[in-house]
Amino acid sequence: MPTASDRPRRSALYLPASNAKAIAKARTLPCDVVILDLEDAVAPELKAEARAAAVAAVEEGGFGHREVAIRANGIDTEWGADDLAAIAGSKADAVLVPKAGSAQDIRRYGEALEKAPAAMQLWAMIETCEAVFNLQQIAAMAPSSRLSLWIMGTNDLAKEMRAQLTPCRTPFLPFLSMAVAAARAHGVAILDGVCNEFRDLAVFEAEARQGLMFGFDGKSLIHPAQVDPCNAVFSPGEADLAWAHAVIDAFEQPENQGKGAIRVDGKMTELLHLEQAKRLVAVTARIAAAG
Ligand SMILES: CC(C)(COP(=O)(O)OP(=O)(O)OC[C@H]1O[C@@H](n2cnc3c(N)ncnc32)[C@H](O)[C@@H]1OP(=O)(O)O)[C@@H](O)C(=O)NCCC(=O)NCCSC(=O)C[C@H](O)C(=O)O
Ligand SMILES: [Mg+2]
Repeated sequence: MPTASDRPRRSALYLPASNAKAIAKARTLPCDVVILDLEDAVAPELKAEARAAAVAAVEEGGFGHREVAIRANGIDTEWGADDLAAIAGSKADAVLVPKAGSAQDIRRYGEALEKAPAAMQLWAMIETCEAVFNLQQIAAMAPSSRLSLWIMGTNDLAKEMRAQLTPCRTPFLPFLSMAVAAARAHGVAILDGVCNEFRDLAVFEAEARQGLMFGFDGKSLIHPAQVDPCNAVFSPGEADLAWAHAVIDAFEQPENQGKGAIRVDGKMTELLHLEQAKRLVAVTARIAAAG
């Protein structure tokens, strides 16, 4: 069984926890993560009902290999404290908190989850201008808290910045890149934001490929149609695996023992590439094991 930190998270599907049909459907979809949303996808008058439905859904189970997170309303909203108390007492794998802006926010969420099971992870949305300037301090909370994963919230970032969320995502590229670097520096997993164009899978796939290029572990999704293309983009392909095996085989050859740099398929290949190759093979095995 993979540990929390090395589980495949290619595809993380949000759904409003107030939507019973969507919850039932999520149990049948090949996504790696299900996020039962209590925040922006749920109207104020349905918040209490959605909270109860999310807790009941994780109690009932049926999500198989999928990790299940519940996204709470912000701690300072009128629903935040009740959401966090309910999630802390639930069987969710993780609580996802919106609009985390600082290390202090992570501390406050950690205190609110004090009574939660030790295995419950804290996942945070990176989706405010404040967070962009505090990436390093937020990620640095990981070793001393439950924090283990970030999800980019490009809709909220666009709103705060008054930027346009177009398919090329030009205004956000510096932050996406910095967020990946900050997450990697502190061992935090990181997922890309959602693509709102759920009917246009060509736009979706291009955005997912951009996220892969930036180094994200996977992407957050809003519609079942996005799951298969997302898994395909974030799974190592045949050419990647062929390269990985060629590198591993080459370093195992007697003439390459003790060497730090060799030639594989006409390219300089170093021990760091061997590490990348081994990781790729391991990721593929974990995806296969997750079923
Ligand atoms: C986006 C939607 C509102 C579209 O809904 P609709 O037009 O009704 O979709 P379909 O008719 O195509 O649905 C077909 C069937 O699939 C089920 N379905 C739809 N969406 C989901 C889902 N997310 N998970 C599971 N199942 C889903 C429908 O029930 C239909 O089933 P059936 O009738 O049996 O065939 C809708 O897709 C939706 O609500 N999506 C999720 C929205 C959401 O959760 N938003 C919040 C998270 S995104 C966010 O906040 C990002 C971040 O914070 C930021 O700032 O960027
Ligand atoms: Mg948001």
